Amino acid sequence: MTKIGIIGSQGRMGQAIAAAAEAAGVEVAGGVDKDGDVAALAAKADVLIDFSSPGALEGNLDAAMAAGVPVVIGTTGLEERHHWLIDSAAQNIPVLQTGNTSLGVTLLAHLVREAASRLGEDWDIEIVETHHRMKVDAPSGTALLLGEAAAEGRGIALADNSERGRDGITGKRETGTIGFAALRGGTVAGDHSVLFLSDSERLTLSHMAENRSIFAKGALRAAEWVQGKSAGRYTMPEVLGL
Ligand SMILES: NC(=O)C1=CN([C@@H]2O[C@H](COP(=O)(O)OP(=O)(O)OC[C@H]3O[C@@H](n4cnc5c(N)ncnc54)[C@H](OP(=O)(O)O)[C@@H]3O)[C@@H](O)[C@H]2O)C=CC1
Ligand SMILES: O=C(O)C1=N[C@H](C(=O)O)C[C@H](O)C1
Repeated sequence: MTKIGIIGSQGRMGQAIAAAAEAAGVEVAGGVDKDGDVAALAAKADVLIDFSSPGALEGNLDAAMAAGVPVVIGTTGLEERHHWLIDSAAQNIPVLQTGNTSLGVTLLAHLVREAASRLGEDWDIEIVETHHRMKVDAPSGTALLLGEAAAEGRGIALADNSERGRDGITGKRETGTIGFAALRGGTVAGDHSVLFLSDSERLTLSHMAENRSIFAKGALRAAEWVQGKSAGRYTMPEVLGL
C-alpha cells in the first residue's frame, strides 16, 4: 500500500488529505510545512503530495529526485519557470501536476475543449471563478487549466490570447481572446464557469466544489496511480482514464 508524505500538511488541503487518507486506510508517512525537513519526509514516503506554495516547489522536487520518489503537485500560482522545473524533474522521477485533482473538473476540461473546438471564433470565451477569502493566487489554477483546454480546442496558444483583469477604458473585446475574472470572498471551496457567448445565445459549463474532500480524494487517487510509473510528466485525465 502507498505511504504518502504530505507537503503543506497543516494547511487546508493538507488536513483534508490526511482526513481522506485516514478514511481510505492510506498510510501517512508524515508531513512538513514551512521550514520542515522535506528530504527526511521523502526518504520515508512512497509518494509526496505537495499542496503548499510555489516558493517551495524547487526544494520539493530536489528532495523527491534525491530520494527517487514520485510527486503529485497540486500547488497553484505556478509560473513558467516552475513548469520548466517540473519538466526537468520529470526526466528523473514521475511527476503529476494539476490545478485541480477532482473528477468533475477533469471531465469539465474535456467538455470545454470539445465545445471550444466545435464553436467558432464568433463565440467569445470567458472564465469566471469564485474562491474563499484566504486564496492568495488569481486566476485560480483551475481557471488556467480550463483556459488551456479552451485554447487547445480552438487551436490557439493561451499565452498569446488571454485577457486577465479588465479595468478602466479597456476598448472593445478583442475577437478570439479568452477572458478571466476572479471573485474572492467567504468560504467558497471553488466554483468555476466557462461561458461561451454568441450573438443571441450563451452556453455555460460549470463546476462547483462543495468542500475540499473531492480534491483530497483525487490527490490520493493520483498518488496511488503515479507510484511505480516510469519517469515522466503525467496528468489527471490519465489517472482517471478520461
Ligand atoms: N490542485 C488542486 O486540486 C487544489 C489545489 N490547491 C492549492 O493548494 C495550495 C494550498 O492550498 P491550501 O491548503 O488552501 O493553503 P494553506 O495556506 O491552507 O496551506 C498551505 C500550507 O503549505 C505550507 N507551506 C508554505 N510554504 C511552505 C514551504 N516552503 N514548504 C512546506 N510547506 C509550506 C503552509 O505552512 P505555513 O502555514 O507554515 O506557512 C501551509 O500549511 C494552494 O496553492 C491552492 O491553490 C487547493 C485546493 C485544490
Ligand atoms: O486555493 C484553493 O482553495 C483552490 N485552488 C485550486 C485552484 O487554484 O484552482 C483548486 C480549487 O479550486 C481550490
